[in-house]
Amino acid sequence: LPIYPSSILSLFTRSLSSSSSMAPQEAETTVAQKKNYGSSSIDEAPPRKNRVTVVGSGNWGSVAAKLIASNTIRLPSFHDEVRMWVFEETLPSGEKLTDAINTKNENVKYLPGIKLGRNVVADPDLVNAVTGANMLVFVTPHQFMEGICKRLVGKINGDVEAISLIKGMEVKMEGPCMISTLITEQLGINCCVLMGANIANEIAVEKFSEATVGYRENKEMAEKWVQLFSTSYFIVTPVQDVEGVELCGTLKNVVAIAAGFVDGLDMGNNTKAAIMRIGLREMKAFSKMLFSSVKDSTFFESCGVADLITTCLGGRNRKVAEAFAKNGGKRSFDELEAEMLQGQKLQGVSTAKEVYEVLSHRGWLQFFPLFATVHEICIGTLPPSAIVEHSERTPK
Ligand SMILES: NC(=O)c1ccc[n+]([C@@H]2O[C@H](COP(=O)([O-])OP(=O)(O)OC[C@H]3O[C@@H](n4cnc5c(N)ncnc54)[C@H](O)[C@@H]3O)[C@@H](O)[C@H]2O)c1
Ligand SMILES: O=P(O)(O)OC[C@H](O)CO
Repeated sequence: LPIYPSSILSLFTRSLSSSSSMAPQEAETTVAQKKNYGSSSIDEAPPRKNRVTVVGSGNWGSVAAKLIASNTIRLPSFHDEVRMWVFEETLPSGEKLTDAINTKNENVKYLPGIKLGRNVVADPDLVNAVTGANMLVFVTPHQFMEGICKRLVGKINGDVEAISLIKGMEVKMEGPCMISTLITEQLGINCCVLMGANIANEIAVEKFSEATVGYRENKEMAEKWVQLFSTSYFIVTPVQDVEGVELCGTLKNVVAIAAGFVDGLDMGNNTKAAIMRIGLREMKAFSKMLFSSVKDSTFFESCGVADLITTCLGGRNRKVAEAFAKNGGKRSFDELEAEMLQGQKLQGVSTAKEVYEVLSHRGWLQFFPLFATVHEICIGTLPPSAIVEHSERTPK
């Protein structure tokens, strides 16, 4: 039989799910069957059900809540309800965003037109939203996480498990601090990460994609996260390399800014491919220089090369950087972000600054010309055209 284009992904999905220890969504089983506890004996205490809270409700945060809610409703080990913490704001209509989400079952500002699932409950009170949850999904722009963690100190039990979907890092006096580490250090809880080639608006309409869960030691917990996120159109693979996965997700945003400059200057596909290749090489070198445990194979997972490709083709960092270059660097990223993204936040510009701080502090600037050049263009020290003039000087 001929293989039709539409068959390709389903074949791929089947082969992936059969080789993985965790099957994606079992579509033919009804929710009622899934939620049936009738088979357990009367003297056995029913296992404690997991309660999930999503901390964040932006573009990706809302899609994450939708994915999770589609699974908690069918999996017996989870409470149906998924709480979603909302950084409250008032819409132009005068309505509170939280009320609009709960009334319309839709994040009208950050993910309009997509139903989240009736079991998603928006809550503007951060502490209330996390109370009682034993699985926390952190998904906010990275610059807000330090403040969020501070508000949660002392409010979370040590047996709570967390996962971070946040692409970014903090730079402290002691050096770089990944967001998963920030969560672990501030809240005293374990934290896995989920990263991948995941443009939120595409996953919102259930287009096939993949993601990577990075974990430290607890494979069982990683499998629980995989189960919580996996659907027939969202294939999640666990990898024992939390730093590698998180650094891929973080650093690709800097390369995306470079790709946007190339697009803004109409330099063409070959140049963009060259920038992506140099960027990938710097991502790998930087990750390994920071953490010798980072595995080469991680760069071939969805969180690595696949995310780099999607972000350099269709991400928000790329888009705003393109506009920046088209304007000859005369309009600031802040101004363009506010105008073009309507409240959504870029991660690449601040990450480039954070990476630059690490590079200068450690004396590594000469090894990372692309990363350094992106930051210098963002702050106006160099023109956008410097992206090729300077980045090509990467030492071998
Ligand atoms: N959007 C995507 O396609 C996508 C995909 C994968 C990963 N990510 C990553 O997920 C993370 C979250 O991205 P997103 O797309 O959900 O967010 P977003 O870009 O839509 O950002 C807007 C969110 O930030 C919140 N916010 C604004 N000011 C705040 C404040 N002071 N304190 C706390 N929150 C505030 C807003 O309420 C809103 O929920 C980022 O690290 C991003 O890189 C995004
Ligand atoms: O839109 P961006 O540039 O924030 O990228 C979105 C995702 O990280 C792509 O996986």
